Amino acid sequence: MTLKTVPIIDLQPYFSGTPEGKAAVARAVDEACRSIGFLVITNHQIPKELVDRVSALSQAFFALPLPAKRAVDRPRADMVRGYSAVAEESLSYSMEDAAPGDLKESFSIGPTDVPAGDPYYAEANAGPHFAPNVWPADPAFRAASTEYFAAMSDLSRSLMRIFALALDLPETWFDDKIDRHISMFRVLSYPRLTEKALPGQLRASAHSDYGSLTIVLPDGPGLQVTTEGQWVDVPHVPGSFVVNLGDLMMQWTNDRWVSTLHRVVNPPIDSPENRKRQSLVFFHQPNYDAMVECLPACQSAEEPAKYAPISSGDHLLSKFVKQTTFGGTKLAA
Ligand SMILES: O=C(O)CCC(=O)C(=O)O
Ligand SMILES: [Fe+2]
Repeated sequence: MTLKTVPIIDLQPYFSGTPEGKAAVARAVDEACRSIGFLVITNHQIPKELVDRVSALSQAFFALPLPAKRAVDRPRADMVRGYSAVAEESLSYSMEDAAPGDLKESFSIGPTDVPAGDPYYAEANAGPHFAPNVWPADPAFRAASTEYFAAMSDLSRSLMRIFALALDLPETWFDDKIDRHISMFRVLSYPRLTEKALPGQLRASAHSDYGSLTIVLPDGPGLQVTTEGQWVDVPHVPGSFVVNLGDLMMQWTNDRWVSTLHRVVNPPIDSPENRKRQSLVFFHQPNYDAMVECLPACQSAEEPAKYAPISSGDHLLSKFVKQTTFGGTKLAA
Protein backbone atom coordinates (compact mmCIF):
# COMPACT_ATOMS: atom_id res chain seq x y z
CA MET A 1 0.00 0.00 0.00
CA THR A 2 1.23 3.50 -0.79
CA LEU A 3 0.77 6.20 1.82
CA LYS A 4 -0.80 9.28 0.26
CA THR A 5 0.51 11.59 2.95
CA VAL A 6 3.70 11.89 4.94
CA PRO A 7 3.18 10.27 8.37
CA ILE A 8 4.09 12.03 11.63
CA ILE A 9 5.95 9.58 13.88
CA ASP A 10 6.57 10.18 17.60
CA LEU A 11 10.03 8.82 18.49
CA GLN A 12 9.39 8.91 22.26
CA PRO A 13 8.51 5.19 22.49
CA TYR A 14 11.86 4.38 20.84
CA PHE A 15 13.84 6.60 23.20
CA SER A 16 11.90 5.28 26.21
CA GLY A 17 13.55 1.98 25.39
CA THR A 18 10.92 -0.72 25.93
CA PRO A 19 11.05 -3.52 23.33
CA GLU A 20 7.35 -2.95 22.48
CA GLY A 21 7.87 0.80 22.05
CA LYS A 22 10.91 0.30 19.83
CA ALA A 23 9.12 -2.31 17.73
CA ALA A 24 6.09 -0.04 17.24
CA VAL A 25 8.26 2.88 16.04
CA ALA A 26 10.22 0.52 13.74
CA ARG A 27 6.98 -0.76 12.18
CA ALA A 28 5.70 2.77 11.51
CA VAL A 29 9.07 3.78 10.03
CA ASP A 30 9.17 0.67 7.82
CA GLU A 31 5.75 1.51 6.40
CA ALA A 32 6.75 5.12 5.70
CA CYS A 33 10.04 4.05 4.09
CA ARG A 34 8.37 1.43 1.89
CA SER A 35 5.62 3.66 0.62
CA ILE A 36 6.57 7.34 0.51
CA GLY A 37 10.19 7.55 1.69
CA PHE A 38 9.38 10.56 3.92
CA LEU A 39 8.35 10.93 7.56
CA VAL A 40 8.04 13.75 10.04
CA ILE A 41 9.52 13.01 13.48
CA THR A 42 8.53 14.49 16.82
CA ASN A 43 10.17 14.00 20.25
CA HIS A 44 13.55 13.70 18.56
CA GLN A 45 15.56 14.92 21.60
CA ILE A 46 17.33 17.79 19.78
CA PRO A 47 17.21 20.85 22.08
CA LYS A 48 15.08 23.72 20.77
CA GLU A 49 17.70 26.15 22.05
CA LEU A 50 20.31 24.69 19.65
CA VAL A 51 17.94 24.76 16.66
CA ASP A 52 16.95 28.36 17.42
CA ARG A 53 20.58 29.44 17.83
CA VAL A 54 21.73 27.83 14.54
CA SER A 55 18.70 29.26 12.73
CA ALA A 56 19.27 32.81 14.01
CA LEU A 57 23.05 32.80 13.34
CA SER A 58 22.44 31.41 9.84
CA GLN A 59 19.91 34.15 9.13
CA ALA A 60 22.51 36.68 10.23
CA PHE A 61 25.08 35.11 7.88
CA PHE A 62 22.77 35.24 4.85
CA ALA A 63 21.87 38.86 5.68
CA LEU A 64 25.54 39.88 5.18
CA PRO A 65 26.46 41.80 2.00
CA LEU A 66 27.37 39.50 -0.91
CA PRO A 67 31.15 40.21 -0.77
CA ALA A 68 31.26 39.02 2.85
CA LYS A 69 29.54 35.77 1.84
CA ARG A 70 31.75 35.45 -1.24
CA ALA A 71 34.74 35.57 1.11
CA VAL A 72 33.82 32.02 2.12
CA ASP A 73 32.85 30.88 -1.40
CA ARG A 74 32.96 27.21 -2.26
CA PRO A 75 36.66 26.46 -2.76
CA ARG A 76 36.40 23.91 -5.60
CA ALA A 77 33.71 22.25 -7.70
CA ASP A 78 34.40 18.87 -6.04
CA MET A 79 34.35 20.26 -2.49
CA VAL A 80 30.92 21.02 -1.08
CA ARG A 81 32.05 23.57 1.48
CA GLY A 82 31.24 27.21 2.11
CA TYR A 83 28.91 29.55 0.28
CA SER A 84 27.02 29.18 -3.02
CA ALA A 85 25.01 32.13 -4.34
CA VAL A 86 21.47 32.21 -5.73
CA ALA A 87 20.97 30.27 -9.00
CA GLU A 88 24.47 28.76 -8.96
CA GLU A 89 23.09 25.24 -8.54
CA SER A 90 20.21 23.25 -9.86
CA LEU A 91 19.38 20.09 -7.95
CA SER A 92 17.90 18.59 -11.08
CA TYR A 93 21.37 18.58 -12.73
CA SER A 94 21.88 15.36 -10.86
CA MET A 95 18.89 13.95 -12.72
CA GLU A 96 20.35 14.45 -16.19
CA ASP A 97 18.05 17.35 -16.94
CA ALA A 98 19.64 20.78 -16.82
CA ALA A 99 17.21 23.39 -15.50
CA PRO A 100 17.55 27.07 -14.56
CA GLY A 101 19.43 27.61 -11.30
CA ASP A 102 17.54 27.11 -8.05
CA LEU A 103 16.31 30.22 -6.22
CA LYS A 104 18.40 29.62 -3.14
CA GLU A 105 21.76 30.34 -1.60
CA SER A 106 23.54 27.94 0.72
CA PHE A 107 26.33 27.42 3.19
CA SER A 108 27.76 23.90 3.67
CA ILE A 109 30.06 22.14 6.10
CA GLY A 110 31.45 18.61 6.29
CA PRO A 111 32.84 16.61 9.23
CA THR A 112 34.17 18.96 11.87
CA ASP A 113 36.18 16.62 14.11
CA VAL A 114 38.71 15.07 11.71
CA PRO A 115 41.66 13.86 13.85
CA ALA A 116 45.01 15.23 12.69
CA GLY A 117 47.56 12.62 11.62
CA ASP A 118 45.18 9.65 11.29
CA PRO A 119 45.92 8.08 7.86
CA TYR A 120 42.28 6.92 7.43
CA TYR A 121 41.28 10.51 6.72
CA ALA A 122 44.14 11.19 4.29
CA GLU A 123 43.96 8.08 2.05
CA ALA A 124 43.28 8.49 -1.66
CA ASN A 125 39.77 7.04 -1.18
CA ALA A 126 39.03 9.62 1.47
CA GLY A 127 39.01 12.00 -1.50
CA PRO A 128 37.33 15.33 -0.87
CA HIS A 129 35.06 13.85 1.82
CA PHE A 130 37.12 15.33 4.64
CA ALA A 131 37.98 18.59 2.89
CA PRO A 132 38.55 21.33 5.47
CA ASN A 133 35.63 23.59 6.27
CA VAL A 134 35.67 27.28 5.45
CA TRP A 135 34.26 29.49 8.18
CA PRO A 136 32.87 33.01 8.24
CA ALA A 137 34.34 35.41 10.79
CA ASP A 138 31.66 35.01 13.50
CA PRO A 139 32.95 32.43 16.04
CA ALA A 140 29.41 31.87 17.37
CA PHE A 141 28.30 30.70 13.90
CA ARG A 142 31.14 28.18 13.76
CA ALA A 143 30.45 26.92 17.29
CA ALA A 144 26.71 26.51 16.69
CA SER A 145 27.17 24.81 13.30
CA THR A 146 29.71 22.40 14.79
CA GLU A 147 27.35 21.59 17.67
CA TYR A 148 24.47 21.07 15.25
CA PHE A 149 26.56 18.71 13.08
CA ALA A 150 27.29 16.61 16.18
CA ALA A 151 23.62 16.61 17.29
CA MET A 152 22.48 15.55 13.79
CA SER A 153 25.13 12.80 13.77
CA ASP A 154 23.66 11.43 17.01
CA LEU A 155 20.09 11.67 15.74
CA SER A 156 21.13 9.94 12.49
CA ARG A 157 22.65 7.08 14.51
CA SER A 158 19.35 6.69 16.38
CA LEU A 159 17.44 6.73 13.09
CA MET A 160 19.80 4.15 11.57
CA ARG A 161 19.19 1.99 14.67
CA ILE A 162 15.45 2.30 14.10
CA PHE A 163 16.10 1.43 10.43
CA ALA A 164 18.02 -1.68 11.52
CA LEU A 165 15.08 -2.83 13.67
CA ALA A 166 12.67 -2.09 10.82
CA LEU A 167 14.80 -4.27 8.52
CA ASP A 168 14.95 -7.12 11.10
CA LEU A 169 18.66 -6.55 11.70
CA PRO A 170 20.35 -6.27 15.11
CA GLU A 171 19.74 -2.73 16.41
CA THR A 172 23.40 -1.66 16.17
CA TRP A 173 24.01 -3.28 12.75
CA PHE A 174 24.75 0.04 11.02
CA ASP A 175 26.85 1.50 13.88
CA ASP A 176 30.31 0.52 12.58
CA LYS A 177 29.37 1.66 9.05
CA ILE A 178 28.57 5.21 10.14
CA ASP A 179 31.10 5.90 12.91
CA ARG A 180 33.29 8.01 10.57
CA HIS A 181 30.48 9.24 8.35
CA ILE A 182 31.01 11.73 5.53
CA SER A 183 27.79 13.68 6.00
CA MET A 184 27.14 17.29 5.08
CA PHE A 185 25.25 20.02 6.88
CA ARG A 186 23.87 22.71 4.64
CA VAL A 187 21.80 25.76 5.44
CA LEU A 188 19.59 26.83 2.56
CA SER A 189 18.25 30.35 2.31
CA TYR A 190 15.51 30.98 -0.22
CA PRO A 191 15.10 34.74 -0.73
CA ARG A 192 11.75 36.42 -1.02
CA LEU A 193 10.89 36.58 -4.74
CA THR A 194 11.38 40.05 -6.17
CA GLU A 195 10.75 39.14 -9.81
CA LYS A 196 8.98 36.41 -11.69
CA ALA A 197 10.90 33.12 -11.78
CA LEU A 198 12.10 31.79 -15.17
CA PRO A 199 9.98 29.02 -16.67
CA GLY A 200 10.70 25.85 -14.69
CA GLN A 201 12.72 27.71 -12.06
CA LEU A 202 11.96 26.65 -8.48
CA ARG A 203 13.33 27.24 -5.02
CA ALA A 204 14.63 23.65 -5.26
CA SER A 205 13.96 21.70 -8.45
CA ALA A 206 12.77 18.10 -8.36
CA HIS A 207 15.45 15.69 -7.17
CA SER A 208 16.10 12.75 -4.92
CA ASP A 209 18.82 12.89 -2.27
CA TYR A 210 21.98 10.79 -2.54
CA GLY A 211 22.78 9.29 0.79
CA SER A 212 21.36 7.19 3.58
CA LEU A 213 18.94 9.73 5.06
CA THR A 214 18.35 13.46 5.19
CA ILE A 215 17.10 15.42 8.21
CA VAL A 216 15.43 18.72 7.27
CA LEU A 217 14.25 21.56 9.44
CA PRO A 218 12.28 23.98 7.24
CA ASP A 219 10.99 27.23 8.76
CA GLY A 220 7.87 27.24 6.58
CA PRO A 221 5.89 25.32 3.98
CA GLY A 222 6.93 24.69 0.37
CA LEU A 223 8.45 21.21 0.45
CA GLN A 224 6.58 18.69 -1.71
CA VAL A 225 7.06 15.01 -2.42
CA THR A 226 5.71 12.75 -5.16
CA THR A 227 3.45 9.86 -4.32
CA GLU A 228 1.39 7.93 -6.85
CA GLY A 229 2.39 10.44 -9.52
CA GLN A 230 1.06 13.44 -7.54
CA TRP A 231 2.89 16.20 -5.72
CA VAL A 232 1.78 16.41 -2.09
CA ASP A 233 2.82 18.89 0.60
CA VAL A 234 5.09 17.63 3.37
CA PRO A 235 3.31 18.73 6.56
CA HIS A 236 4.98 21.66 8.27
CA VAL A 237 4.91 20.79 11.99
CA PRO A 238 6.84 23.37 14.07
CA GLY A 239 9.43 21.74 16.32
CA SER A 240 9.60 18.56 14.25
CA PHE A 241 12.09 17.39 11.62
CA VAL A 242 11.37 16.01 8.17
CA VAL A 243 13.34 12.81 7.44
CA ASN A 244 13.68 11.36 3.98
CA LEU A 245 15.57 8.45 2.49
CA GLY A 246 18.30 8.90 -0.10
CA ASP A 247 19.26 6.78 -3.11
CA LEU A 248 21.92 4.88 -1.16
CA MET A 249 19.37 3.50 1.31
CA MET A 250 17.05 2.50 -1.54
CA GLN A 251 19.94 0.56 -3.06
CA TRP A 252 20.96 -0.98 0.29
CA THR A 253 17.41 -2.29 0.75
CA ASN A 254 17.19 -3.59 -2.84
CA ASP A 255 14.35 -1.10 -3.52
CA ARG A 256 12.22 -2.28 -0.58
CA TRP A 257 12.46 1.32 0.61
CA VAL A 258 12.11 4.32 -1.68
CA SER A 259 14.10 7.48 -2.23
CA THR A 260 11.43 9.84 -3.50
CA LEU A 261 11.48 12.85 -5.80
CA HIS A 262 10.86 16.09 -3.94
CA ARG A 263 11.10 19.83 -4.57
CA VAL A 264 10.56 23.23 -2.95
CA VAL A 265 7.95 25.33 -4.78
CA ASN A 266 7.87 29.12 -5.12
CA PRO A 267 5.31 31.12 -3.18
CA PRO A 268 2.95 33.24 -5.31
CA ILE A 269 4.82 36.48 -5.85
CA ASP A 270 1.98 38.84 -4.88
CA SER A 271 0.90 37.06 -1.72
CA PRO A 272 1.72 37.29 2.00
CA GLU A 273 3.34 33.82 1.62
CA ASN A 274 6.08 35.46 -0.45
CA ARG A 275 8.58 35.44 2.42
CA LYS A 276 12.15 34.29 2.65
CA ARG A 277 12.48 30.68 3.76
CA GLN A 278 15.37 28.94 5.50
CA SER A 279 15.98 25.26 6.04
CA LEU A 280 18.66 23.38 7.93
CA VAL A 281 19.48 20.22 5.99
CA PHE A 282 21.70 17.36 7.20
CA PHE A 283 22.64 14.84 4.51
CA HIS A 284 23.78 11.66 6.24
CA GLN A 285 26.30 9.54 4.32
CA PRO A 286 28.00 6.43 5.78
CA ASN A 287 31.79 5.99 6.13
CA TYR A 288 33.48 6.26 2.73
CA ASP A 289 34.64 2.63 2.94
CA ALA A 290 31.30 1.17 4.16
CA MET A 291 30.17 -1.36 1.55
CA VAL A 292 26.59 -1.03 0.39
CA GLU A 293 25.40 -4.50 -0.64
CA CYS A 294 21.72 -5.32 -1.10
CA LEU A 295 20.68 -6.72 2.27
CA PRO A 296 20.00 -10.48 2.16
CA ALA A 297 16.71 -9.94 4.03
CA CYS A 298 15.56 -7.70 1.14
CA GLN A 299 16.28 -10.34 -1.51
CA SER A 300 14.26 -13.34 -2.61
CA ALA A 301 14.09 -15.77 -5.52
CA GLU A 302 11.76 -13.34 -7.31
CA GLU A 303 13.75 -10.27 -6.27
CA PRO A 304 17.48 -11.05 -6.44
CA ALA A 305 20.01 -8.27 -5.78
CA LYS A 306 19.44 -5.45 -8.29
CA TYR A 307 22.68 -3.58 -7.60
CA ALA A 308 26.35 -4.51 -7.50
CA PRO A 309 28.13 -3.77 -4.21
CA ILE A 310 29.63 -0.27 -4.00
CA SER A 311 31.33 1.72 -1.27
CA SER A 312 29.52 4.71 0.20
CA GLY A 313 32.32 7.03 -0.99
CA ASP A 314 32.18 5.74 -4.59
CA HIS A 315 28.38 5.94 -4.57
CA LEU A 316 28.54 9.60 -3.60
CA LEU A 317 31.29 10.42 -6.12
CA SER A 318 29.29 8.70 -8.90
CA LYS A 319 26.53 11.27 -8.34
CA PHE A 320 29.03 14.09 -8.68
CA VAL A 321 30.50 12.64 -11.90
CA LYS A 322 27.02 12.32 -13.36
CA GLN A 323 26.43 15.95 -12.72
CA THR A 324 29.63 17.30 -14.24
CA THR A 325 28.73 15.35 -17.42
CA PHE A 326 26.10 18.01 -17.92
CA GLY A 327 28.51 20.84 -17.76
CA GLY A 328 27.57 21.90 -14.25
CA THR A 329 30.53 23.01 -12.28
CA LYS A 330 28.36 23.11 -9.21
CA LEU A 331 27.32 19.96 -7.45
CA ALA A 332 23.86 19.23 -6.19
CA ALA A 333 23.38 18.44 -2.54
O1 LIG B 1 14.50 23.16 1.87
C1 LIG B 1 13.90 22.10 1.96
O2 LIG B 1 12.83 22.01 2.58
C2 LIG B 1 14.43 20.83 1.30
C3 LIG B 1 15.67 21.01 0.48
C4 LIG B 1 16.11 19.74 -0.19
O3 LIG B 1 15.34 18.86 -0.50
C5 LIG B 1 17.55 19.51 -0.47
O4 LIG B 1 18.36 20.46 -0.36
O5 LIG B 1 17.94 18.37 -0.81
FE1 LIG C 1 16.44 17.04 -1.04
